[in-house]
Amino acid sequence: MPLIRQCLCRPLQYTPFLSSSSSSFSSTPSPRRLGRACSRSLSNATTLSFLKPKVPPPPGLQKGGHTKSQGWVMGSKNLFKFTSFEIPSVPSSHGHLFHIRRLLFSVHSSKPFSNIQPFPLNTNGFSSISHANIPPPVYMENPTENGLDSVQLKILKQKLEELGMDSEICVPGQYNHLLCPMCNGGGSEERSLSLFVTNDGGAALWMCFRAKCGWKGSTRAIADSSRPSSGSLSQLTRLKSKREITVESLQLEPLCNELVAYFAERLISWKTLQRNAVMQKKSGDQIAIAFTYRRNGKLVSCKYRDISKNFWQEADTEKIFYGLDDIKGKSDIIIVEGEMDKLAMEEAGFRNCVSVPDGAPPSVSTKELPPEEKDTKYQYLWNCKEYLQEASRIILATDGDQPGQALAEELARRLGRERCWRVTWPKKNEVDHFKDANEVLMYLGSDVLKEVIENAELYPIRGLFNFNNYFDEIDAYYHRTHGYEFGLSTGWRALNGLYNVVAGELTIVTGVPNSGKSEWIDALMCNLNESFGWKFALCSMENKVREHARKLLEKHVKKPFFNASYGGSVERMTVEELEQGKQWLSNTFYLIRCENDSLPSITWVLDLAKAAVLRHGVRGLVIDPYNELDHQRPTSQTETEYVSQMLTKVKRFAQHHACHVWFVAHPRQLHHWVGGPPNMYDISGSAHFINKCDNGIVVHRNRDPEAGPIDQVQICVRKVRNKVAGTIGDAFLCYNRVTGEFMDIDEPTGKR
Ligand SMILES: Nc1ncnc2c1ncn2[C@@H]1O[C@H](COP(=O)(O)OP(=O)(O)OP(=O)(O)O)[C@@H](O)[C@H]1O
Repeated sequence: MPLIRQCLCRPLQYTPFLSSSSSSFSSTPSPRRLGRACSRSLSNATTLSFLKPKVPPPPGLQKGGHTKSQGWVMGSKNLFKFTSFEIPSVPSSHGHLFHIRRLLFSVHSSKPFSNIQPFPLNTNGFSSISHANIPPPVYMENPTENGLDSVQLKILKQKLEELGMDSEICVPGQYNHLLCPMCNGGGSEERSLSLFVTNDGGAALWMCFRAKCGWKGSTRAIADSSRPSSGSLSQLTRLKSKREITVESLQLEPLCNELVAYFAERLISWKTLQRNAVMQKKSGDQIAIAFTYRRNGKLVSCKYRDISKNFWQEADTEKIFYGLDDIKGKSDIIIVEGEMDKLAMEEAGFRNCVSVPDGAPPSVSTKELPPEEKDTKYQYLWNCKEYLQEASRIILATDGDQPGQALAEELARRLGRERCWRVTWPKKNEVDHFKDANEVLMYLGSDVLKEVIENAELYPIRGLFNFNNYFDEIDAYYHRTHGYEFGLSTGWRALNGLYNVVAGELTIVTGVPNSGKSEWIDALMCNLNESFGWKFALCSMENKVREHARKLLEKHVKKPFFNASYGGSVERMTVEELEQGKQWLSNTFYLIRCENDSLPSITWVLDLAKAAVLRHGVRGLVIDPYNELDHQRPTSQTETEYVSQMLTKVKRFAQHHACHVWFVAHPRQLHHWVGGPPNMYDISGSAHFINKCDNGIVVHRNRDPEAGPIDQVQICVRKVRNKVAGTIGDAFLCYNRVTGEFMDIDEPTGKR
């Protein structure tokens, strides 16, 4: 049995064909379960009765249109009376005729590369095989026989072999159809690679017409050959002129009854078929659906579809949208991915719909948009641009799969995202969605399809959002689903109302030298680790590793590291405690250190912090202090501009990785300092420190016994951007010099 050219209808012999379940009309699942689309099982289709369309028989089909034994007469010329298009009464052959034999030739032809009968590509997507059926190209001369040409051809063939093509079956001067070395022809192993070799064997170009592959390229036998070749690549493109076609010249016919029934199965009514001038093309007992592409009613191109969903198109015709006349002057238009979807839209009441002629690309191109004349894949858009110019709302109702979404993106790039909308196809089950308009029509009906279009949403524009994009997040925030919406407690009651730690925020900590900034941040990290298991990346340039370890361990073990005067009578931590503490250190902190003498740049620090977030799940980053970073800046940049830019980077990092950043910055030299806490605006470098941070804290301690207890530490919360997390105010903590711990003042004396 010929593969793809199994007839859609065989006028007098369809019973054997239709009774074969594998070749039934039902290439898509029957929707009969839902009781809307068809009332009969296709597997019952051994008699013609099932083929009766659910729509009433066309007016032209009278009772007498039945054969005596088998029901409707097939392919009657009088089936349809199109009002707007001329239908020939007797198909005739003309000069440009698209030879039906070629159209329906089997892929298993024993002479697939003949100039006379090139077989059509058996595409399984929407790819055009525009040149597959064309007569020998007009620009060809007889292949030259001279030596140079044969040498060229030899070299060329070698190059093609290297690319994985079977060059043995390449004949110069014509299109050859091979197995594509990239996709191997997909599941059906079709010969989807169309390879053209110039007459002189000097060059070749190829393209795989499987939509999912689309591999294309060209090569020359001699790379820099300046010798003009007959049938060269440039000629090839130039000489592709558009053909004039008519219904007669293509020998199109009104749809036969079986095809009307086939459409009825898909809930496409005869009325819709008639209005869209859907026809058929017959060759012997083989028939394909012919979708006529028209502009102002005039036939411009024609696309064919066979039972196995193979598509092919008239060669050398202009690429335009299917249904183009339906969007003329319309401000709202719908673009779909296939002719069936265009027809389905009409059933849902939308005539202002067109289908792309070529289906979808496998993925979105990463390249810049090519200029109009080079945008070959989307030529139809440019050919129809005057129809699209007026549209203020373009609904992209392409398929829900990856190529469909890639097509939507490619269209939106060209049409302007701001006037594009997109649809969400309804769910089929827990996991899958319906794929396209025709599926929705078949399974859920026209009302649901209408709803889908009415509920189209604005096509997303990168960087432009609506709050509704964030409703889930807002709901979670409202319900405090995560539990840290108010920020995490620092562990000190005195600070609970003032400062809580929110993931993704930036806290600038300042204070005069020796005020205890680093000590307080260390104590805060210990608390956050103890209460919430947070881990941290530390970029503490001033600290020696061993000293920093000592300070952290003292806070963790709550014992001095040494037996030294600062510990008073308190015993140092034991070796076991040290061992346990070391384990804790390695599980909790990740050190960012510049191992040579150079100063680290902020970008370097943030890159490593990112690695620590991704690799170890750290939730906090400490950069202590700012002035130990490398701050080289271009001469044209002021310090203020530099600080602003640097803090932007830090904030982006914090937000993007939901990591809290504590950034220690020193105040500038205070000339008439009288011992009070400095101001955030006193930070050396720029007012941007206070302007850009989420939280601003000044750590201060009293050094005058006359003025109050000298172990008291003042935590001045000078800025809190997020009122949910705190407010401006001062908290007083008590510093334990022995262990480096900070405690609430009213903590029981024993603990202090
Ligand atoms: N309230 C306090 N009472 C007594 N000593 C304190 C107090 N706070 C911190 N110290 C001590 O002061 C010294 C410096 O502390 P720390 O390094 O935290 O200060 P800093 O503000 O970060 O200093 P710098 O700005 O110089 O880096 C440490 O030896 C620490 O033990």
